[in-house]
Amino acid sequence: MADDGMLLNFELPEDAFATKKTFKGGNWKDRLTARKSAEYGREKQRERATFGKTISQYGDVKSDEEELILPEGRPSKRPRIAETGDSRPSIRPTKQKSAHRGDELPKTNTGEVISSLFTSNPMSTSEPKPVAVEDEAPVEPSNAPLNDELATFTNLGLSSTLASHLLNKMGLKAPTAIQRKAVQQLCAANTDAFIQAETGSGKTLAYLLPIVQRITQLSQQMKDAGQKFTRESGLFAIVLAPTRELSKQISTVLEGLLSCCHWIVGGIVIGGEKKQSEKARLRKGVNILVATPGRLADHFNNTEVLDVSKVRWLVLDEGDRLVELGFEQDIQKIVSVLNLRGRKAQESPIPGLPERRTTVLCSATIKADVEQLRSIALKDPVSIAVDAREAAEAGADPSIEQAFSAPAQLKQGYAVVPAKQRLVTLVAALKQAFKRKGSVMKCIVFISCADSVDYHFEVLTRLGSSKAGAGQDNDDDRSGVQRVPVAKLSKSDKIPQGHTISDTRTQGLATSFSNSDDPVQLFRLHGSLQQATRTSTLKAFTKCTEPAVLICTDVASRGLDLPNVDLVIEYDAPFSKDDHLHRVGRTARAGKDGRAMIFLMPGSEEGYVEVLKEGKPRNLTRHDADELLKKGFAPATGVVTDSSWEQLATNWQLDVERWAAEHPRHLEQARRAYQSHIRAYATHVAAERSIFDMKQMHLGHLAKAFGLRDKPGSIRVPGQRPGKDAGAKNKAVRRNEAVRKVSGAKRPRGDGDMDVPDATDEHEARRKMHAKMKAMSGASEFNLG
Ligand SMILES: Nc1ncnc2c1ncn2[C@@H]1O[C@H](COP(=O)(O)OP(=O)(O)OP(=O)(O)O)[C@@H](O)[C@H]1O
Repeated sequence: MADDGMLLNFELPEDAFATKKTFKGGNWKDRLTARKSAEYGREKQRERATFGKTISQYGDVKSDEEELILPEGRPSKRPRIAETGDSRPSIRPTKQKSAHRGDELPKTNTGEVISSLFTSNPMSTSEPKPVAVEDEAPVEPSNAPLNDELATFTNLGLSSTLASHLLNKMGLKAPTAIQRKAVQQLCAANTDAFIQAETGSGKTLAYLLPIVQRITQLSQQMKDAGQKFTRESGLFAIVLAPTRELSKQISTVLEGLLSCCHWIVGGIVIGGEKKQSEKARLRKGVNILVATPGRLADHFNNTEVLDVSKVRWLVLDEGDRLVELGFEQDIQKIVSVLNLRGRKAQESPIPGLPERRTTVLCSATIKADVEQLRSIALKDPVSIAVDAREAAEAGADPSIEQAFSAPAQLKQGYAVVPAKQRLVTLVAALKQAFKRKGSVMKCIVFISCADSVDYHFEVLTRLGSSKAGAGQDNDDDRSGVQRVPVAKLSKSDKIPQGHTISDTRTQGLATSFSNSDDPVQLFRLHGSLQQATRTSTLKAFTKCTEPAVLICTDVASRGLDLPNVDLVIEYDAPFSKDDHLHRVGRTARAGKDGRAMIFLMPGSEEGYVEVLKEGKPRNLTRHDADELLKKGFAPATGVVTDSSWEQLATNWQLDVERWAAEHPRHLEQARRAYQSHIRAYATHVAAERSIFDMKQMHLGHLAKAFGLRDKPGSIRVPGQRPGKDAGAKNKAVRRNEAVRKVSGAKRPRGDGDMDVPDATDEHEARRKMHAKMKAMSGASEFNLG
């Protein structure tokens, strides 16, 4: 029988489980426990019936007697009750099933659960209307170049060569606000500084321009003194950044600048290539070096030719990220080596070489927690801050935690999407975004972990299930783009622990929301990919002339300047609000427009709206899943009825579920993604754990968003250990076992089998995840030097 033709949503009559059962057999303890359990079960059922909850997760009810054995009544994971004006709880009516709607979905003959997308979804707890009226008046961009006539690079004190190079070769007419402040300050004084400004406000040039200007002056002074400035004259500046990608980007901007003063040589050491070739480059001599901290500290130990005695500028880009990733030790080491060896330079001074070193800390989000870094690396720093709305109010004191905001022109929104509908709503949002040609050119979708990125890449580039009349794998190239084929695995193949399905295919046609006539390219990126793959993927995404979507982890959230990104979707919420600002800051850069939308589940996650508001967004629009699904799945022609878009959305979801179920490789990948997602979910910062609360998570519904029909209890969630509450759970299991013993009934399905991490497990999972992330940050996720 087809797996999607049976009814599943039963409305229970209030007295459905009222029949009293006499227990026989076993000893008195078993009988007593069985009776208590049955009473407990009846009570729970009464509660459910009262609240109108369907029992879709429990499968089909056979008889009162059999159904005396109910799953242990775990409280519903999220509130299903909304407060009404008359102070009585109002219940969202369960959608009625109807023959035409495809949402009355049964169990398969293997006992898997196929629940409907449109029933049993928790209700939103917040106002179903925009929290802020969208400001129709055009908003002045807050990170754009200045448009006042006097704001020119020449007026800032840059040489005419450099200023005309910026204008004519780099197409930059005027400085941004942070560039004006930083260039004026750092060209005139040798004091340490904090540079704080919104994402996309041009901070890279804000610190590079004064360094290049000062070194150009130095070269002139040497020339005047009859000395020749060469690459061997000395290393004068070091820029440290937390990731290889960011280091490369900074190095590219530097190369662009230095092409107008070719006698100054830049270099980069970031690991990922043989240390010998890096050493050879250092031996030849560089004047400005971009590096990751780990790799530079390594060269300090092992590369004798590296003379740092003349270093007079040290920049710590994304300073707060360097702290988060635990780089204090490397930085401390670098700073003390610079201090020690810097004294040597005074013996052989270069004309014009400043006596003291200037250290600059730079980020869009610098807070009190960089105090540590400040004490290691900075002395009496001045603050160079531009945050149009907040910095002034806060007095721009970096020791005060400031509420930094996203660019003013960025249109922000949030989508309230029930767990079950997450995947299909993501597809609807992407379909909608790329529907009108040219409205969105590039989009970035942030996902919490690498396994989930890999899985979603496969889902969104798949050719459909065999029932949909297509092949199982999307290894053939319908899109005409160059792709490395995935190694064919047999049905019995298992993915080795810790390996992703394919480390090579990172680009494909997004078959889920485009076609070869109107293609959208899909890319994936995360820290577990080989460095060469990461680099080429970013390059391909950047250069892609067709509309494109990058699905990635936070590896792409900091500092990366990817052109033409119009839309950022935070499919999984960020791990902290700073991460949110950096993620959404990949769009609306340098005065351009941009949109961002975050997915939140109804219930406690809606509390995140208050966190979003702290960033004082000019626009914060609410979207609901139904609205997005309707827009995304509305048939191209004909009248749009409930049934048409719901049917299409349901069909899409069912196809993913079949596709996942049909092939062991896909199933394995889906389960792995689901597990990793849960582990990542447990690692939100302490302040936000009541919002992203594992205990409120409906694991069964979440599994559906991964195309899984498994009962959550049968998907092992890593990081779980029997703890105190698990003991209580075991007691419940024992109680049910006792019931079964006397009644001979089968093991129930449903919520009772759901494996929700208890407090102890959650703590353990979080601890492990943090440890893992820290370890990863030094190696795979960020591939630091
Ligand atoms: N004066 C300018 N005029 C026009 N565009 C500029 C100017 N300065 C920088 N840009 C452009 O702005 C974009 C953002 O610059 P940059 O990456 O330095 O921003 P950022 O402030 O470091 O952002 P983030 O905080 O995300 O790292 C780049 O594409 C850059 O070329």
